[in-house]
Amino acid sequence: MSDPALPAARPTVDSRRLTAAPQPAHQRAPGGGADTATVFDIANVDVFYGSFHAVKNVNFTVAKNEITALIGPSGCGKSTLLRSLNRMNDLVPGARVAGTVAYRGKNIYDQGVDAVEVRRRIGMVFQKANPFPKSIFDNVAYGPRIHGVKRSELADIVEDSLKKAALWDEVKDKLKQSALALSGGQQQRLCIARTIALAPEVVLMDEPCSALDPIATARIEELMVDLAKQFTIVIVTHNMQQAARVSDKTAFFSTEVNELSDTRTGVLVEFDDTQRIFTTPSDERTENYVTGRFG
Ligand SMILES: Nc1ncnc2c1ncn2[C@@H]1O[C@H](COP(=O)(O)OP(=O)(O)OP(=O)(O)O)[C@@H](O)[C@H]1O
Repeated sequence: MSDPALPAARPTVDSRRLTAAPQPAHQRAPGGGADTATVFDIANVDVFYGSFHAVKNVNFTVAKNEITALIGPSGCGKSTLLRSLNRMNDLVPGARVAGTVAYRGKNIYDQGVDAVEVRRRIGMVFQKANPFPKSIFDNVAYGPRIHGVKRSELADIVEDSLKKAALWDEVKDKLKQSALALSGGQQQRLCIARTIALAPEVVLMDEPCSALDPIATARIEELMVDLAKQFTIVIVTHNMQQAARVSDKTAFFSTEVNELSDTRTGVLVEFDDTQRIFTTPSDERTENYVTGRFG
């Protein structure tokens, strides 16, 4: 199912297995050997919920095969901005996005762009693992099935996606068992497999580790670094160490008080290489946040 209003989907790339110790993103060779083409160009983006101005005038770009982290104090609009990157905010009553979210040069909010196709190209993994009450196989096959993929191709897609999500070895003998019997960390990797089964180019992750223990978190972090060889990742995280460990670029958001309405609007304070944000940020607000003096 392709949308003529969107540029052609990327070709599928072969799966690569997880390596035991991932190289932190900022230590990988520049661009990781991949081209650094711009995937998103986010320009003058504002997001409103009814009359509430949640996020103001956001501008930054997301490069292919990089991990971009969105950090900042609670309520600064990280999740709101993330949801605006694949039109997930369309599903929130009263939400409105202004400005341009150009994906591969095309504004995803232009008339005629199919939001369902946008969400297939730009998948999303949520804070809390949300497997369907179905078998492991059917969870991963769900998306391809509803997109009309032939029955004969499903088993290969399920295996490939579970391998990419570093879950195959743990579940290959129990694909017919309920996904709800998996551990929290396994369920989150299953949700990642379910997302990548649709061969997206981008995976958005909204605090994917916040409900997991440190071991399961480390596993997902390894996985993210591995997945970035094939996918472009944007992650919201409360965990600054996580942003520092896995991401190439970091966007730091904060809030400004609107005197008249006594509400707070999220603003992008600084966007730069992750290493720079955590060592020599250019804005005092960023420095205060990353050194723990605020937030
Ligand atoms: N569905 C909604 N309707 C109305 N206001 C909303 C909605 N979702 C979020 N908001 C408001 O928008 C602002 C930004 O919220 P958002 O959840 O994007 O921030 P965040 O930085 O991701 O926060 P957290 O780190 O606590 O998850 C907050 O003031 C929040 O109350």
